[in-house]
Amino acid sequence: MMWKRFLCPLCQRIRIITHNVGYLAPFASRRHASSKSSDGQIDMSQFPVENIRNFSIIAHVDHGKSTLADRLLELTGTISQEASNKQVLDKLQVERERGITVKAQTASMFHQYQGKTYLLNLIDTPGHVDFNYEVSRSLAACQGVLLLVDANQGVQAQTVANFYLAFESELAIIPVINKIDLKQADVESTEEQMRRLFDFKEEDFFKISAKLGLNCREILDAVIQRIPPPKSDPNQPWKALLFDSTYNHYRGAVTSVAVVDGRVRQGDRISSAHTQKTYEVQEVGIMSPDHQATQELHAGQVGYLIAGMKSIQEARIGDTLHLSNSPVEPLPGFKPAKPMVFGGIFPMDQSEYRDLKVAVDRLTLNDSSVTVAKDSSPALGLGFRLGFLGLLHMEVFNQRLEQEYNATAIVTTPSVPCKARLSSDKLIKQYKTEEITIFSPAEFPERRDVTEYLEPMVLGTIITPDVHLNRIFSLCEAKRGEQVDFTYIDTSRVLLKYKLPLNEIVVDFYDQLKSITSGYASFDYEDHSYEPAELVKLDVLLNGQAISELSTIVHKDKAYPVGKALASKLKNVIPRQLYEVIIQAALGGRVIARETVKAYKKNVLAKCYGGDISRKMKLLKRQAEGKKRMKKIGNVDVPKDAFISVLKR
Ligand SMILES: Nc1nc2c(ncn2[C@@H]2O[C@H](COP(=O)(O)OP(=O)(O)OP(=O)(O)O)[C@@H](O)[C@H]2O)c(=O)[nH]1
Repeated sequence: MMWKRFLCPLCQRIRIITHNVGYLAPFASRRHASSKSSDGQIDMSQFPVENIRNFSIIAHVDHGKSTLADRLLELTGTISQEASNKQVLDKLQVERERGITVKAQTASMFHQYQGKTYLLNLIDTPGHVDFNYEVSRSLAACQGVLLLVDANQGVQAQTVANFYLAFESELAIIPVINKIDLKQADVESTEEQMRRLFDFKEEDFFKISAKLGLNCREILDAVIQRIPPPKSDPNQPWKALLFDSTYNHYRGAVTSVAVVDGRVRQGDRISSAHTQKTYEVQEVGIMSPDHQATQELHAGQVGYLIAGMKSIQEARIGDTLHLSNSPVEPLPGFKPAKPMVFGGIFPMDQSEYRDLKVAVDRLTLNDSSVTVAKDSSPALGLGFRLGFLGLLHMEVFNQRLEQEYNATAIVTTPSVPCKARLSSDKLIKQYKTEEITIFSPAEFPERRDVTEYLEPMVLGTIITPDVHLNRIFSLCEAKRGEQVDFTYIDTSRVLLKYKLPLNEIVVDFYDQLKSITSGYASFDYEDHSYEPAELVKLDVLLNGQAISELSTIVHKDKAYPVGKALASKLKNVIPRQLYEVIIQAALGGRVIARETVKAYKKNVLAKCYGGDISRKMKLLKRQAEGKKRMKKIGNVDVPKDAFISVLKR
């Protein structure tokens, strides 16, 4: 094990850390000797409200949030400077594999400024639009943000969206231009764009390289100078906002809390304003960046709290916690997330339904933007209908279910919720309303029973160098878009706004936009209500049997190309089987596309003559494992990933 020494900013003593486990446990008691209570924990009472700053780093995807978070944690001695600590706040396996942040993470650090020690709570947020709910929730625990922009790419669509999130929450915003070390960095025009769009002044800017650590120390001072302390009152009864939760197998919900007023400590009896249930606090502490128990959490501080909450219903994000004997006015909480894409999720085998339910419950505790309702399907049995903020969100959720909860599930073809105005008296009576929302193609009413269908629209923002404009115009037209704004944000970059049907952009619009602009355009969207549209249901049949889980709702003008593409994709994902598989796409009973998967008898032991039984067992085992990832629908084995993959390019 390798050790490293450095000067601790809190106690001004030499501290020792290891490369891979952070602080070395046997030496832990030496840390902050001056600031610790008798049991060796950090004494949180030494940080009055005026010495606390709570802030987030917000930016477009890949502009360097997690890298800057690393530098700030290193500069304050919270983590070591070794390679093992790269992007320490991206803790999930899915984040490391995909190289993106999907979950906001909190880290507390200590910084010396003008002779005083400040407690800085940093929240690193995701950049991708599908995880925007994480950003808006994190901002509720902050008084300021660092708005980071990559000097090579300039202002991008999520920069604009995130700026307005912070601006509307009345937070202090510090503009930071990052990656100034890059040869292609255009610091001047990035600054011009930010000044023009967001009205910053020349003296507001920090120009840094988060990768090299250039000018990063100044940011710590600026956080103290420019971001106000929380508006908290230590003399009021304890009240805290529950802004995040994770599930721990042994301890139940580990909640992230922003303490608004008062103080909480281990053993206190607390209550949830939402459920009225009471609990005894088992542990409180800060994330630095891992859990570090403390004796108390005080007004203005951000930390974690464990109180034996067992389920998602108990640890509701946005809830207000208070001392049981001092009821308080609940905090406003959060606007519920608005799911944009729905997908069914089913166990591979019905005997795994309960396990899947537990896994979905625990993961939704950590990802409260997912909505859950029970669902059932003729082919797949009992399952759930989940609402996601986008397709990437749906894929990440599915991957996390597998990686973190060991739950293998089938996710059906994603769909966006359309509406239908009913004309049939029978249906109006059945639904007890004249306008219904259709969450899955199975619920799609016949044309003769409706006066009109409506589809969800979004207002999309595209920022692009102007050389790509013509190709973007063609793409948006092909996606039935309508341009509503066109503004130059500097001499060569344009901000476009388009009204677009959500159904057209949800699957591959972003990939196409990236590909036609060589990655230079960025895209963000917000909800823009519903508009009438001529929609049809495209059925998919396997060997003559309609498979509702594969059917999809499309605009009538798109039915033929989508049907053809669906059939040919399915041909590529359905493996050859003992008999021929006929794939058909049909519109109102009329077949519009057809493909065939030829029969193929795979005897894995065919070439395995004679003797070696262990080799035979191995081959059979491998074949059985392949089958496990298949679902028999009708008489056809369909790979579990077929439902999402047929929609992708
Ligand atoms: N040259 C250079 N590269 C940087 C700098 N800062 C970050 N990067 C690189 O940019 C890439 C993205 O950095 P991240 O820190 O993961 O970006 P992010 O904003 O956290 O990404 P998301 O969370 O996925 O939105 C990584 O390859 C970093 O090494 C910098 O100052 N200079």
